[in-house]
Amino acid sequence: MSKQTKLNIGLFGFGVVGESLWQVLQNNTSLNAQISKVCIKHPEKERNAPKELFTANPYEVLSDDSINVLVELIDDANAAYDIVSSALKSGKAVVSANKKMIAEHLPELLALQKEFDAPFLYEAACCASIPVIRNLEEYYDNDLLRSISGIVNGSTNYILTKIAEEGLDFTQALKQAQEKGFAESNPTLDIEGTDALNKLTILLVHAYGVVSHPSELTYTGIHHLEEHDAQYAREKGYEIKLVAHAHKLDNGKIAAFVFPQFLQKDNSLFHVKNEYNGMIIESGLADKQFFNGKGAGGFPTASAVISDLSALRYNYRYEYKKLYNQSPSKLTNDFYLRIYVSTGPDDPIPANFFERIDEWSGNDARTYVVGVVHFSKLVRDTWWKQKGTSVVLLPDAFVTPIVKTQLKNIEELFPV
Ligand SMILES: NC(=O)C1=CN([C@@H]2O[C@H](COP(=O)(O)OP(=O)(O)OC[C@H]3O[C@@H](n4cnc5c(N)ncnc54)[C@H](OP(=O)(O)O)[C@@H]3O)[C@@H](O)[C@H]2O)C=CC1
Ligand SMILES: N[C@@H](CC=O)C(=O)O
Repeated sequence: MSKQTKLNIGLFGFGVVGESLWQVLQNNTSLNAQISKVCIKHPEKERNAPKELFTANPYEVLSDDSINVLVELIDDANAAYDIVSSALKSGKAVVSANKKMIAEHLPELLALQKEFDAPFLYEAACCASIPVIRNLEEYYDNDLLRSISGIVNGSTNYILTKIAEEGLDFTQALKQAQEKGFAESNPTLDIEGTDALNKLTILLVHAYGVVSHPSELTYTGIHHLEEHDAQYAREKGYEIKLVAHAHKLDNGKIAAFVFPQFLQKDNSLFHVKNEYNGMIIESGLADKQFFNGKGAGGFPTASAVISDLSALRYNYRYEYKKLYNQSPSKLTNDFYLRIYVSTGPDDPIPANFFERIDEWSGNDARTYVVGVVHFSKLVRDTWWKQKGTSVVLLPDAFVTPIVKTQLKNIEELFPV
């Protein structure tokens, strides 16, 4: 695409993000871009844009040869995959924000980009306004990338902030996140951690060349956190945040997961509030770098879409350097984490779950244990995912190697 070519955009979706994009482009002349058709699902809805712009027939957009860029901003991952793959096959450039669709179809989308040589950009899909994908792809190319850890979901961060700072209950805080356009149309994706997991899946390919499916990664959200967990955090001076991690271990393999985590003041993520996201990128030569910005909402997300549209002008596309030009890393479950587990009286922690126990407390209503667990046990077991049980990472979660001589046995602590 030449710098002079007008971007003639076919837009799918006119919700929180789609409408924001439309509004921004109404007042932007420097991009030389216009939205010429918008495909939506419910033609009967009132829209804040001229009626003739809209269609409910996707083929009106997909088969229009004058449309050279397709922007996909819908909330249905299956339909989005059909739309995006069809557009790539016809050689259109595609911009998307749909992390669920991208994470669930990474191998197919990589293959389509190769076969049809069409650009596919999706900066808005991870951390909305923070340019994290392009930085991982370009800047951290030949540096030793040790880890990425971040708050990548704005809604859960908003909910946790409102509960901790304004005393809102979970339902009220979630309702606000929905009203402000931060939450997914199915908000269980946010609160159960799936949205963060989808983003981590995407980040893994740009950070380490790991092509995975979200179902391969272990995660949980904030839905099982209880007042006892918040109280533990307050007593220790911690904040609880939902954090996605990908760490390169000494053997070169990658530990990747999403869990709530207790954070101390000295961690930059501690200070990330409301719908903001934060990402710490740690590299061998530069040490820690911190990115902070709005991670949800119409205009912050539209800003990343605009940046992708602008990048199409200079023929930018992801090269997937770590995957194609370097040796891609592999995932591993062979490492230890220091975690806090809190359970009710009817849900005992299985014997031998912990390798080492550092702290515990129990009464008739609740027991919590802080200790070291081999990650493979979290992957294999499902008991900790039930309602009434919460698992939270400690601030310095990675523990290697484990000192076996300090082991305490859980049966000694809680004799039956
Ligand atoms: N909101 C945010 O902060 C962020 C959202 N995203 C992602 O951006 C995308 C859009 O999110 P958001 O704007 O919040 O979602 P909304 O729920 O606000 O809007 C969804 C839009 O998609 C349309 N739609 C649904 N299915 C179809 C279909 N099959 N064909 C055509 N249109 C369809 C709906 O049409 P209709 O209006 O007729 O119902 C609606 O206009 C999602 O993938 C989301 O994960 C990414 C980053 C941040
Ligand atoms: N629902 C998502 C929207 C942005 O990706 C979030 O809350 O982060």
